[in-house]
Amino acid sequence: MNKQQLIQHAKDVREKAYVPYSQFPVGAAVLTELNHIYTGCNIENAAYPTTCCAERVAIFKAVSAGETSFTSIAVVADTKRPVPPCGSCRQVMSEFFTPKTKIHVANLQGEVKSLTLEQLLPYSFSPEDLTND
Ligand SMILES: O=c1ccn([C@H]2C[C@H](O)[C@@H](CO)O2)c(=O)[nH]1
Ligand SMILES: [Zn+2]
Repeated sequence: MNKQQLIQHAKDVREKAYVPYSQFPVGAAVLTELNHIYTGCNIENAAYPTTCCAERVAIFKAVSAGETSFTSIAVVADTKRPVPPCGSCRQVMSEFFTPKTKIHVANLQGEVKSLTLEQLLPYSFSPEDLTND
């Protein structure tokens, strides 16, 4: 599974986005260490803050299938620059991603930016901070 293939999965699931309020469809696909792919689209709600981003849907689908080790994620939207994940998704990523997990963000023009979580969310609150030993 290469970067472009994962991006294609994110593009495909973007078609399923439920976005009656923003009209801004986003697709995401995660690749796990077991080499499985889980996809997610954004799902909005009339109570706007209840909305869940594509990234979190994909990550939560993997976790609920018993997989918490992630190799990479691809995120696709129709944006001028490759779509930056929101703060809430960055925090969820910090729960599961390692410093090596690749975060590929892309737009429909085919521009791709590959990042790490450290670049997106430095000095983040992590599970290790819940204990002081
Ligand atoms: O990285 C992002 C940024 C935004 N959204 C969603 C949330 C909302 O449904 C819409 C507009 O913010 O896009 C995502 O799914 N991922
Ligand atoms: Zn988000």
